[in-house]
Amino acid sequence: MDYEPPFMKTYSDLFGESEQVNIPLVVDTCRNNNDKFCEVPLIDLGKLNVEKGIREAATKWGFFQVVNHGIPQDVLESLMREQMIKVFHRPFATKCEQHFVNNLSASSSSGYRWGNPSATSLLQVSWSEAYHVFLPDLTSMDHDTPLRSSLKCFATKAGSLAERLAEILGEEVKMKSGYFRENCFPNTSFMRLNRYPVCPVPSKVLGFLPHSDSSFLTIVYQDNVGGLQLLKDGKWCVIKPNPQALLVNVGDLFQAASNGVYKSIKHRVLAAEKEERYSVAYFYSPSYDTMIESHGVGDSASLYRKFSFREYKQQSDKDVKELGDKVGLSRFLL
Ligand SMILES: O=C(O)CCC(=O)C(=O)O
Ligand SMILES: [Fe+2]
Repeated sequence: MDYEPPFMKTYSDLFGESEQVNIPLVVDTCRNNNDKFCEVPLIDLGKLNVEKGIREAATKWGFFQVVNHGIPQDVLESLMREQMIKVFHRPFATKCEQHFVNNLSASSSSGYRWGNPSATSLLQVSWSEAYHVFLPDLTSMDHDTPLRSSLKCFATKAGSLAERLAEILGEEVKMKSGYFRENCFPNTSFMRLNRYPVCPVPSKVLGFLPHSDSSFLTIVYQDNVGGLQLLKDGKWCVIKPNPQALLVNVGDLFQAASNGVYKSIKHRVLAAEKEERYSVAYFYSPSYDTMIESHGVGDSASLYRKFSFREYKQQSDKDVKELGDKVGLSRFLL
């Protein structure tokens, strides 16, 4: 298939080495085992008095699912379909040449990635490809295509949902009312379209390496294939796909702004075993100048020093480049 990135060819040397090395990935666990699914809290946003449940989930889990979330099911389904056909099932050469569905300037922060260009061991390989979309770039896409309209609709509705949830969470940790409305705008957030091609060696590599998100909140829609895992009490557990629900997770900025009350949890994705997998993530983020402050409440001192989102991004990008991984919030501890 001419749309497949050359994973096998590129990483074959690393497979050679792996025969001698026992790879310490726990990819064997939980793939099809119902008992190992974790019960991520499910919140019905159509009901009254949901605030307590949302705050508890963000505190104990860092992850929750929402139904009656306001994004029509046909928008989600059409986005998944368009993403497959119009974005990822284009020839590999076209995907590499064009930053997005029509050529974007090189200065744009949107872009295409597959695998990990610098991987020197199987532990560093992500068996996936992704488009990172900086939302202002949507306006330069071809007009009136179903893909553009599903992306725009998803982005707009995910933005309002994120703002609503963020205000509920922010109030509890004494953030200024209106903070999110004043700092997070439709053109400061990101989206990522992810595709996980079927992997011939799914127990040896991951689909997406363990990471936390740098956003305030992330909203994810995943198809029915499954494989997203979160780290809970030191163990990786699978989040069972629910086609009616959106997943919400706390990102690093909210962990800092809540002084560690809400948790930005590490998550990863198993490589796809039998069927390719798709997901779309919306990263609710502020403008680069926004200051993130962590206030201790009562006896507890502030955990993190004050920093701007620009500083956080620059530090993370630098660490990814130099160390292969984002160090994240621990750099900003007091
Ligand atoms: O594919 C998924 O379900 C999650 C992807 C993810 O964690 C991300 O894009 O940051
Ligand atoms: Fe993520």
